Amino acid sequence: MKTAEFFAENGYTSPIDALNTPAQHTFNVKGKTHILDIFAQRGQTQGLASMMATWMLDRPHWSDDDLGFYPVKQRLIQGATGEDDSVFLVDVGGSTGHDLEKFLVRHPFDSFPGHLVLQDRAEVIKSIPENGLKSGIRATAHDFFTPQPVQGARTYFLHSIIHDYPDDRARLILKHIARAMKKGHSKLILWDFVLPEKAVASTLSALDWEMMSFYAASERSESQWKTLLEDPEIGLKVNGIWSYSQFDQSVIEAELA
Ligand SMILES: C[S@@+](CC[C@H](N)C(=O)[O-])C[C@H]1O[C@@H](n2cnc3c(N)ncnc32)[C@H](O)[C@@H]1O
Repeated sequence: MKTAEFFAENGYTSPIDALNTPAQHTFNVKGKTHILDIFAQRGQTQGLASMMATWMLDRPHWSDDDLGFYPVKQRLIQGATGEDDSVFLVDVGGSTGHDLEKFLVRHPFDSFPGHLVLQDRAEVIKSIPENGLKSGIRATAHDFFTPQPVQGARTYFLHSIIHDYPDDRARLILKHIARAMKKGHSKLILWDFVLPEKAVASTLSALDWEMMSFYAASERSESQWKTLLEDPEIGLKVNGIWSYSQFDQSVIEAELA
């Protein structure tokens, strides 16, 4: 990456446009191509999916009630109502489904009502082999910058999504989900890093740097998350944040205010 050159040419200020970052500078596509489209054009979409799945191997999973992480049974399963055709959880930008597969190991289908939905870009969904997902997981192509087609699900889950975007783009994704949520029933679950206000571990600072270089985005602290989610235009309130350790991502639960 030609990061030093990018900063020298841009007055050493943080990028704020996802089409003008060190990534576009490096690939000479300033103002034209988002980093994910660069990956897609280079045939690296599957590489990103397998990198995300490999990165999470053997890490604590957000749905590990038994580790004392986020209490799924108490906060999502209890009180969930619905017919067989209702949706218990939508994994928005869920790649090829590795988080849903892990969720089902911990919470099998007979432990909650309804089914699971996997959404991602069309090329990612197409890359899933036939019968590659457990039955009961419905995989659909969906662009999260457009209105959310699944209305009134119990849970909208986003793992490592919002940290890829600066606030304006993040607000758009969150607004579309908030419009689909049912008050008093739907919950938004974000699984992302929540940085301490001070003394951030160097591994997390490195991730913050990566988000800036690829996406003009950043990792967020608790107060930054709350400001984003509780923006009146989005209309959410944060119910709580559950953390396992500083080196793992935290679970942020929100619902319509
Ligand atoms: C950093 S990965 C996270 C994947 C998965 N949630 C995980 O944690 O392993 C970002 C995901 O968002 C998907 N994505 C990017 N832009 C999207 C869009 N506009 N609509 C839907 N999915 C998108 C990517 O294809 C990718 O699977």
